[in-house]
Amino acid sequence: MLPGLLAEIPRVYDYVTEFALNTTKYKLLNPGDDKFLRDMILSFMLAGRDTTGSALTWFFWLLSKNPEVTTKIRQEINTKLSPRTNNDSDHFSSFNPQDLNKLVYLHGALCEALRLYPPVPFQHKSPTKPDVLPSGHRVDASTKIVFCLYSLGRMKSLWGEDASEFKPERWISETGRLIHVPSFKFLSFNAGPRTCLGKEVAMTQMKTVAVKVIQNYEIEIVEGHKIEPVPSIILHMKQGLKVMVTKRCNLV
Ligand code: HEM
Repeated sequence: MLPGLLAEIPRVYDYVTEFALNTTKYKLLNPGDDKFLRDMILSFMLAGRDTTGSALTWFFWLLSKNPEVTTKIRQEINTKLSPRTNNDSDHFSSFNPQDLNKLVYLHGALCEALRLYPPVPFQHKSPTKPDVLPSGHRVDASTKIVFCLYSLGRMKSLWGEDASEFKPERWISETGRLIHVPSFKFLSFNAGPRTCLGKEVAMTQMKTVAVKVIQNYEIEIVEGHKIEPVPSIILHMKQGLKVMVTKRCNLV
């Protein structure tokens, strides 16, 4: 059964191999079992697809409202990313994935989009035993605590008076390095033991898409298109994002 299952889903082969082989970590769950593997694959697909799609949609909308940020990202790509091809018609068709770590400003812009529009806008948790929250509120083991990541990312007491503004610079130090922001402050990927397992994968995927799109296309929002968030499990745009896409001729 296992080889058949793997053949149908080659793109998740590495995760599956990891689970199937790493029996010490998951031995109580029978990791070689097809049902276990199916459930793991499904949760990776559900957790990883809509979240990244939502993040990129808000990111490109924010870029369209802040063209100076797009210009800075283009400059950063041009100076820090070395294309593997010199063929002009195929500019940046391929680049070294390690080089993505050099794109500090792009990283800041993506974090800023995730802060303002967290793809998972709400979460709920329950304590395993009665507890007292930092606010002084007592909670029972049965209490469901719902918290809103959308609001937390916009709190002036946490992010400053300009909390509602899209400022990639917020994430970059004066020396041009990324500022470390604790995950309990920047909660878009959650924090602690149930933190997002795909955080690094998600950032790499989003940077790759951003580089390709920003370098090769101009994106313009269709005039009059209404942008509204849907308060749901995933922070979709109610009417989606309608855009005009133009191929860039002068790739600088
Ligand atoms: C921008 C993209 C993403 C965001 C904002 C995001 C956010 C989150 C959040 C907030 C949670 C915690 C949910 C909770 O505790 O209720 C979570 C969990 C998880 N994420 Fe992501 N995620 C993203 C992309 C991905 C990707 C690409 C993958 C897989 C490749 C992934 C895999 C997972 C898994 C497996 C969990 C469950 C972890 C656990 O409960 O132990 N995520 N994610």
